[in-house]
Amino acid sequence: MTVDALPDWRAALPWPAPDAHKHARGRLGVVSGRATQTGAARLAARGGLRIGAGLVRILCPPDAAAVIAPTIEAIMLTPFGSIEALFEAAESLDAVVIGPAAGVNEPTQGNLRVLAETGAVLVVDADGLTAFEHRPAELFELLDRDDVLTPHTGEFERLFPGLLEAGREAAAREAAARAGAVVVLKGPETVIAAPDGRLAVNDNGTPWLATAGTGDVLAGMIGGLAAQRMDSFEAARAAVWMHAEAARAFGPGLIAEDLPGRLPAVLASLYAAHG
Ligand SMILES: NC(=O)C1=CN([C@@H]2O[C@H](COP(=O)(O)OP(=O)(O)OC[C@H]3O[C@@H](n4cnc5c(N)ncnc54)[C@H](O)[C@@H]3O)[C@@H](O)[C@H]2O)[C@@H](O)CC1
Ligand SMILES: Nc1ncnc2c1ncn2[C@@H]1O[C@H](COP(=O)(O)OP(=O)(O)O)[C@@H](O)[C@H]1O
Repeated sequence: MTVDALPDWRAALPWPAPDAHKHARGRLGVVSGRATQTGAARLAARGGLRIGAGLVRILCPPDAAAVIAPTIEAIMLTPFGSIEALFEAAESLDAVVIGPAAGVNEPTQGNLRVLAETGAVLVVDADGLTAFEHRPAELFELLDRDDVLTPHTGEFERLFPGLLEAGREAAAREAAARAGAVVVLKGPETVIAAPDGRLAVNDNGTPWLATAGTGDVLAGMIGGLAAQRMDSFEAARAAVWMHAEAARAFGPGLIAEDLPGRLPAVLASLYAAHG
């Protein structure tokens, strides 16, 4: 990879200042599902930590805590038994990922509503999107312009029925306008659209990413950059590119668990070019 070949969001990447401390580098939360559905949140949390968030905390239903606790080290854990407790745990966070294996149900809707009342940037993925399949307007009214939706094609169709007939770029642009948030339409050529009309198509995708859980890692990476106060559209572009670059470097046999460990090499090449 040469400096000339590096994409133009690189100037906006967050690097730690000399006087950085973990809180200053950004605090990311990831909402976990119930005890039998915790892996997706752990993948997202690890992606967020590797991409540079100074502190990552999994927020989980009480029954999941005993499952998650033995599987994490640097990642922190806060169980919540009510939406009030979730608000309290999330109000000091800079960004929160909600959706990976969260459950397609009313608690996920309620959790999203309360997270929208915090100042955190929201990254809404997977079940956080599907939970609003029949009521997308209710999701959109919760969102700020720096929040990010990360649907795959199936999830996009649930929130924006028929829109893909316009083509993926036009569909993503219209979706971002309707949602009033950044939309990351995932696929072989992921399209990233902002509500102000900015649009980018990622060009380094690889089919090695077509394996369960890679989208969860991506949501965590976007959240990790947003927690470091990178503009959400640029954070999404950067994360999508780095995610694919990490997958390309690994190649055959890739599983989602491998992605976070490949990020340091991708970050190092970008850091070297940063000078
Ligand atoms: N390690 C884990 O714990 C993992 C948990 N996951 C979670 O598992 C739950 C169910 O995931 P599923 O993948 O079954 O749910 P999906 O909503 O992704 O899939 C349900 C249906 O949607 C359609 N679909 C899926 N991906 C599509 C695509 N790219 N393009 C077009 N249509 C598509 C297919 O018809 C599929 O049968 C979610 O909560 C998800 O977050 C997954 O993220 C995988 C990893
Ligand atoms: N054929 C492909 N080429 C390039 N990237 C792909 C391909 N298939 C899937 N991906 C990428 O893999 C990720 C899959 O995410 P997602 O569908 O949400 O999976 P999961 O829910 O299992 O995490 C997305 O980033 C998507 O862009």
